[in-house]
Amino acid sequence: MVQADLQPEETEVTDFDRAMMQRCLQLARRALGRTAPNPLVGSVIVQAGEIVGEGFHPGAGQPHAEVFALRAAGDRARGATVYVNLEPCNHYGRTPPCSEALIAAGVAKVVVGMVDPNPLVAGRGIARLRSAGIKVVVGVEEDNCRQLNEGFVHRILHQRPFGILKYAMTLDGKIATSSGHSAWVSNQSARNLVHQLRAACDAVIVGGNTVRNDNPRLTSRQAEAHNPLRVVMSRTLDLPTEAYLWQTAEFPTLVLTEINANPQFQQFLRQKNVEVVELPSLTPTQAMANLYARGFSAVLWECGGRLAARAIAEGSVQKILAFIAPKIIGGSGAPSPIGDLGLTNMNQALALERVRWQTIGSDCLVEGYLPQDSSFLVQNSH
Ligand SMILES: Nc1nc(O)c(N)c(N[C@@H]2O[C@H](COP(=O)(O)O)[C@@H](O)[C@H]2O)n1
Ligand SMILES: [Zn+2]
Repeated sequence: MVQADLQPEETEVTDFDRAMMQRCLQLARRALGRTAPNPLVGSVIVQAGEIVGEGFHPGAGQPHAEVFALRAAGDRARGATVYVNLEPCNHYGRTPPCSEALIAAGVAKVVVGMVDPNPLVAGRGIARLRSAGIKVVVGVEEDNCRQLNEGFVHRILHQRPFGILKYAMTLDGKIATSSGHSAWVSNQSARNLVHQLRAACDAVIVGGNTVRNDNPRLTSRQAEAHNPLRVVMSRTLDLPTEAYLWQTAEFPTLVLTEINANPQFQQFLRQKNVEVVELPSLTPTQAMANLYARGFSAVLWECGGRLAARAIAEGSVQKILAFIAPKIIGGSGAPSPIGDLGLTNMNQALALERVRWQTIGSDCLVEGYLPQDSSFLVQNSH
């Protein structure tokens, strides 16, 4: 790929362009949680200032967003401008290249949100369109485009799913009382947001303690919304037989454990249609490798502090969402959201990047990304 091909052409990006790219993102979100390992993509076709076709990618194996938009536009695509939040592909994957479909349709201009990091594409789609005389503008609403597909981008670049750690804590940093009672730290609006977050993820992971203490459902609670694969990591399989997770077989559940752990309980789970996988060693890294092999891009960690600390230490968490409720529990026995990371010096504290916060009712939601280089933590975690 010649770098010059990715340089923006001299052109002014208008408010209309940005609005059309926002529309692409809105269309793309219709398939939230359903496209992995593929990205979320929407496309809009505009002729003489009027939208003549729209489309989104519904899931892997199905046509890409651009193809649906071209189908909707028909002949009106000739001479039109196509908006798409991800560079059009230029390869034969499960579907043929969109670059050729756009060229064949005779479009005049393509406005792209971001370059596709997939090494099979990586600028080749843009170069192919330009070589056919189509004007290409790259990078409109780029930050929003990147955020929508941060799971896909991480999966492609790191061969691991993108890990999001979510927790709700009190103002004094507790996730439950000393007796383990946690219902509820955060308010209803915050919990609704968590349900939406689950709908956007491919899997949600908890540990055995969360199953024992909270008896969670881990579903997205909205009609028509996607539900993530519910994953329990438990070394001992010392889990309650009456847990909701095994009583709601319509939502798939995977239990990850170690070889030969509690064969009786394994049999019970399999009778309940719960998938059980025995791993040689049950670590966040191994869990994420298993989920990567299933084609997953975005994984939500909703676990307790000990597992959260291990997941962070092993690089299985990239983003943190902390709901902070204006409540106080007090005491040293109440658990906190992240266990021991082995840090002894304040200089070692993990400083989140790209931090944002908002209020959700009376709670505060702080979001940020962990620094990429956390390799010293891996040594500390053993
Ligand atoms: N621009 C664009 N629009 C879409 O709707 C897409 N799904 C993609 N995906 C890119 O192509 C790869 C998948 O190809 P197949 O679905 O297997 O043919 C995916 O990895 C992205 O790079 N791009
Ligand atoms: Zn394509």
